[in-house]
Amino acid sequence: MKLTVDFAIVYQTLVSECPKSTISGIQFNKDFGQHILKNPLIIQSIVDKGAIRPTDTVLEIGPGTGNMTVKILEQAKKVIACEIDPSYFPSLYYFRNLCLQEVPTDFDIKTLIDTVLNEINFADKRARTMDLDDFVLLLATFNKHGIHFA
Ligand SMILES: C[S@@+](CC[C@H](N)C(=O)[O-])C[C@H]1O[C@@H](n2cnc3c(N)ncnc32)[C@H](O)[C@@H]1O
Repeated sequence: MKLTVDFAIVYQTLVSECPKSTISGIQFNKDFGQHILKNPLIIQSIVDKGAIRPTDTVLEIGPGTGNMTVKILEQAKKVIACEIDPSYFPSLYYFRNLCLQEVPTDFDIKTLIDTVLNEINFADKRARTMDLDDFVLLLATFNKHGIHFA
């Protein structure tokens, strides 16, 4: 079963906060371990070692300017890249055409699941089986809170 969390109710688009003029002059922040791979052959060899399949969704931590992200995208179905430093967002958006979404710093999956279970009074229930009505109610409540199962 696949679980996806929909940030639609809590994220905001960052595009308006990413003027194109801020692309140039990025300073490397050593606190975030920043350096950028420039040699395309090295980038390609790293990506190839991942043996990515066309059906894969890849989680990339720290895309920086997105130079590796676009290479991963050539092989994967989808890339979800998490970048902590906003100074890279303009590059990711304007140069790489990537869609930006903000994950709220206070996002907490455990609290969200507790909220769902408490809302329908399932928090204290323990069962090996569940009747169809309860199952549909549970799924619908997860969906309402932006958590989807497929
Ligand atoms: C060494 S750079 C690699 C950049 C790019 N992937 C490349 O190969 O050229 C590390 C990247 O990870 C980001 N980073 C560091 N800590 C992070 C964190 N906790 N979450 C997300 N990104 C992070 C940095 O801002 C930086 O963009």
